Amino acid sequence: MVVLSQPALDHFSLIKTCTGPAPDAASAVSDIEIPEVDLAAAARGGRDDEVRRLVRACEELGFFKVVNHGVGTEMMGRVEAEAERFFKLPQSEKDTAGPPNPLGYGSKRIGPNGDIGWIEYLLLHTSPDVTSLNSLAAFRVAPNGHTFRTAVEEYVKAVKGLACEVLELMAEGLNIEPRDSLSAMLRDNKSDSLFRLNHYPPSPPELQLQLQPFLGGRSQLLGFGEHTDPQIISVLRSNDTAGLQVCLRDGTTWVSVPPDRSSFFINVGDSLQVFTNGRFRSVKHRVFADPTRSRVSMIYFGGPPLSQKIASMEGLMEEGEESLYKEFTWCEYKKSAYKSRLGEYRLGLFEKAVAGR
Ligand SMILES: C=C1C[C@]23C[C@@]1(O)CC[C@H]2[C@@]12CC[C@H](O)[C@@](C)(C(=O)O1)[C@H]2[C@@H]3C(=O)O
Ligand SMILES: O=C(O)CCC(=O)C(=O)O
Ligand SMILES: [Fe+2]
Repeated sequence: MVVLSQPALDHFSLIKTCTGPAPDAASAVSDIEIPEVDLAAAARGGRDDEVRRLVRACEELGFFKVVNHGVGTEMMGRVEAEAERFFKLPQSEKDTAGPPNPLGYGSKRIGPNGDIGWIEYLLLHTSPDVTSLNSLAAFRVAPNGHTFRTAVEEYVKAVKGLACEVLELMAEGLNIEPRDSLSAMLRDNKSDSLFRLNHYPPSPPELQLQLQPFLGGRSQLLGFGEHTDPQIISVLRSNDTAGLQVCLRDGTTWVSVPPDRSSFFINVGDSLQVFTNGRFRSVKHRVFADPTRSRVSMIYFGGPPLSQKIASMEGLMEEGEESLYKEFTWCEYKKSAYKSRLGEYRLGLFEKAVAGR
């Protein structure tokens, strides 16, 4: 008989939690096409069509794909390659860049409130004011620390530019003046934006076998449980391993997102839902790990400065329309988010009580 040591047992009970929700009739997986916005077409003269497509995608799904974006694929590849080298390091070396507080290296535990996933990650702040990007232990232990750091800095600069371009198209579609009202929050030196590198390792067959009774007929472990992103906008790019799913507005139908390493995927975040008084919806999403291939994803979370008031924007309110949300700052929302579990509907605490709703 094999007797497992206490650390091995702790490890096993931790990953047992990554089996995620059992598939049931109430949560169907559908095959709809992910909406696409073509930035080159928008620049060439098809701007109105692309803006209309983008607004519809944000209203109906809160998620879309951006193609022909002009960000170099080599630059994307460099970050991916260096991240892979970091994640291949021995566990003891990676652990010196953790535990996350919330920044740094983390493994299996997501956030401070007991959420677990089949994942390891690096979470960094992007602001030069917050020294983490420059001094983060990860870059010291990484085999190619300097190259890794430079690649991340270049990439973050490029995706921040992309996020701002997309936010300006949104402002145009919603008739918000000035057009940079949203993007200025990301461009602000005090912008509270994050960059995250996620690695979902393949699950070894012996683990798969042991977990069979807990998988409820599914063959995949839950990498990142369902949640919405609290910021304004998230720009996601992954390698060619599938796993990301987004939820339709009905709240129960999930759609698998075919991976595309040369494109970006945009999530509407909770703060953008509030800025648009609920017209754009922050999208619920989750990730299942592939049993045989590793998934590496990189996400830029564009957030406002901590002191920024998060409230419906004047320009887009119809006459007589009331704000659905109480007034709060990003700092207040962020604090509240970090007290919540991953899957909670965090905006609920900030909604105004309206009769009949
Ligand atoms: C469980 C949690 C992890 C998270 C902070 C939270 O308490 C709730 C929001 C989570 C989330 C989701 C989007 C991003 O990945 C993230 C960095 C963020 O800003 O909010 C994570 C937080 C985290 O992993 O620290
Ligand atoms: O890794 C992914 O594909 C998505 C991860 C995610 O949703 C997050 O980090 O907030
Ligand atoms: Fe997310």
